[in-house]
Order: sequence, then C-alpha cells, then structure tokens
Amino acid sequence: MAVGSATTVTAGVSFAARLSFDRVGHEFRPGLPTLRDISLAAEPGEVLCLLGPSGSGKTTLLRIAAGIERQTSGAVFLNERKISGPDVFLPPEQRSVGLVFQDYALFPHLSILDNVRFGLTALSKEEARREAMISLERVGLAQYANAFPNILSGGQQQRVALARAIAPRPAVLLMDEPFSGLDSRLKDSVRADTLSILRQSRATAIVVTHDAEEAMRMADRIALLNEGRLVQLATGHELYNNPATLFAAGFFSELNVFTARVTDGHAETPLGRFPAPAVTNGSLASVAMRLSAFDVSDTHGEIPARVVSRRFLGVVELLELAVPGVEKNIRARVRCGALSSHHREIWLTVRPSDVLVFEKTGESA
Ligand SMILES: Nc1ncnc2c1ncn2[C@@H]1O[C@H](COP(=O)(O)OP(=O)(O)OP(=O)(O)O)[C@@H](O)[C@H]1O
Repeated sequence: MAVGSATTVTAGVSFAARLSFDRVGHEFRPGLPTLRDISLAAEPGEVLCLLGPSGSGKTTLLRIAAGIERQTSGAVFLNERKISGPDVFLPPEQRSVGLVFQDYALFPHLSILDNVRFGLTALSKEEARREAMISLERVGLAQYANAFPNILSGGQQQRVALARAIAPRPAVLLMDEPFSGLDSRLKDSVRADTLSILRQSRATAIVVTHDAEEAMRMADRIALLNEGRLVQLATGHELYNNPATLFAAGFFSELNVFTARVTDGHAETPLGRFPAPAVTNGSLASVAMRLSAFDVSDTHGEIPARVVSRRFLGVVELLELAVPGVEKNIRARVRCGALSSHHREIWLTVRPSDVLVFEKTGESA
C-alpha cells in the first residue's frame, strides 16, 4: 500500500456518528421529484455507498446530507440531532461533515499544508498546523507539506483532498465519485489506501459511485437508487445473490432476460423451467440468466446451440449463441478452453443458481 511507505499515525480519530435520512424527498422543479421518500442510515464507522445510474439522485442526496442543498420534505439526523427538516437547517460548517469531491478542489496557490489547514479555522495557527500534519502523515504525504499541489499525481492530490476532509475529525465523511478522475490502474490502489485511512480514522463515510464493482470493493453496505427511489439497502453479497428487483440484478451482472408465464409455481422458458415462488400463477415473470449461468460442451448438455461469435477475454471468453426456438441470441461467459476452437455446434446446460425470477413489471434490467 502506498501509504505504508511513509510514517502513518493513529492519533486524530473521529467520533463516528450515525447519519440518517428520514423520508427525504426533493424536487428541483415542482412536480418533478429527484428523490422520493428516502429513508436510510449510515451507521457509526460504516462505509455506505450510494450506488445508481446517472440521474438517480445520488449526488443530490449527498448534497442534502452536507447542507449544500435543502430537501423539499423529510429530515436528516446526525445521531439523535435533527440537522435539517422543515423547522431546522444547519449550514455545512455546523454539521461535522467532511467533503471530498471528484475534482479534489485543491487551491493551486496554497502549499499542501495550507490546503489541509484550510478547514481548521477554529484552532490556533500552531494547533491547526499540527493537526494538518497529523492528517498528511495519515495519508502518507507529510514529506510534501511545503510543496504545491501541481507537483503531485492525481492519486496524491486525491489523498490531499482526503487529508483536508479528515483534518477537522468530522463525524461523517461525504465523498462524491472520489476516484472517477483517476486512471483505472491508479484507481485500485488509491481506493484501497482510502479505505484503509477511513478504517483507521473510524469516521462514518458515505461514498457516491455509479460503479457496482467499486461499491462492492468499498462498502459495508450499498444503497441502490433508481429514479430517486431506494431500490435496496444491503451488503454487496446480498445485493448480488438476492437482488430485490430485475433492475438491481441487472446493475450487478449482465443478464439474458426472458418473459415467461408462471404455471404451477414455475416459469416456463425455452431454456428450461425454473421455480418462481414469488410470482402468482398465471402472471408473467422476467427470468434473468447471468452470463455465467451456462455450462458449455462440445459433446454433451441439455440444449443444442450454435456459436455465432466468440470473443477472447483472457481467463474467460464471451460467446454469442443461437438456440433453436429462442428469438434473441444468448450471451454466455465461459472459461477459456471449455470449448474446442473449431466446434460451432455445441451443447448448453443452464446452472439454476445463476437464474433469477421476478414478477414482470414495466422496469428493465
Ligand atoms: N441544480 C439542479 N437543478 C435542476 N435539476 C437538477 C439539479 N441538480 C440535479 N438535477 C437533476 O436531478 C436529477 C438527479 O441528479 P443527481 O446529480 O443527484 O444524480 P446522480 O445520481 O448523482 O447522477 P450522476 O451520476 O450523473 O451525477 C437529475 O435528473 C438531474 O438532472
């Protein structure tokens, strides 16, 4: 870990708080809700990711927590204290929250130390310097205290932004797409470093991301949003294995989706019959098969298929398969070497554990 290369400290621990949203709704324009009835809480010391597609309301919810935006209805609490609601609104500086944005927002004309010291206005000059140095040591950048931000890499600048946010020992850290400005190789290490710093400082953190894998790597729990609604709040494991809706399933893995009628508690598809315990008999179901749901073989299996295309991805290959009686081609992700290279007529077997069945609604995956 990059931080380990410099001295790290264990002082400067925050008192983690619980931040909760109680039935928060928001409209930028009357009649066009951006957030609808959101109730959820980040527990003390927890890393909670707000995950969802573009426009789902993640940033707006974070800005409401920060006090940069005021919700139209509902309330926000820090522990038992209401920090915003119809009758109360604390400004950001009175909320004990630290903010980290994707563009870091460092001041180019201030030294790195002064950038970190910036938010410590309540302290004497000497105390502020000491606290800022503790914070810089924690992110492994104390040796750059007197330099200016322009000499740092993107990842280092992100760590300065983190140092600045944790210097006042906030009860809650709010981070909006904090790694999106970094290239993909740097992203992994900066994310791992950040997570370790969050754990050491024991602050509660709410992190906005649109990337399901990033959320799974970082979060204790994930709040999945869509169109301003909370779809599901759960661990990454739970969201992947037991998604509440087809949308949630599709956010965590690519799917082949079939529409099927349910009879005798089972959905009948061209690729087999699958249990549909949560769908009423006679109703339509969406049967979602992950790309990993297929075993393939040159010689045996349950369903004949023809290989339409193959794309080599290293450990796995991506297949597009035509199956007699199935209108759309099926996409499958299989281990490289599972098929011989020349066979076009193959056999498929569907693994039921990678098949998810939902009541059919208007939503898509
Ligand atoms: N200041 C604003 N005025 C009007 N509409 C806004 C404003 N800010 C956001 N919106 C709208 O609110 C909705 C939610 O935006 P928000 O930025 O919270 O979503 P998001 O999930 O964070 O998306 P992204 O990942 O693209 O940042 C969008 O439809 C957006 O256009």
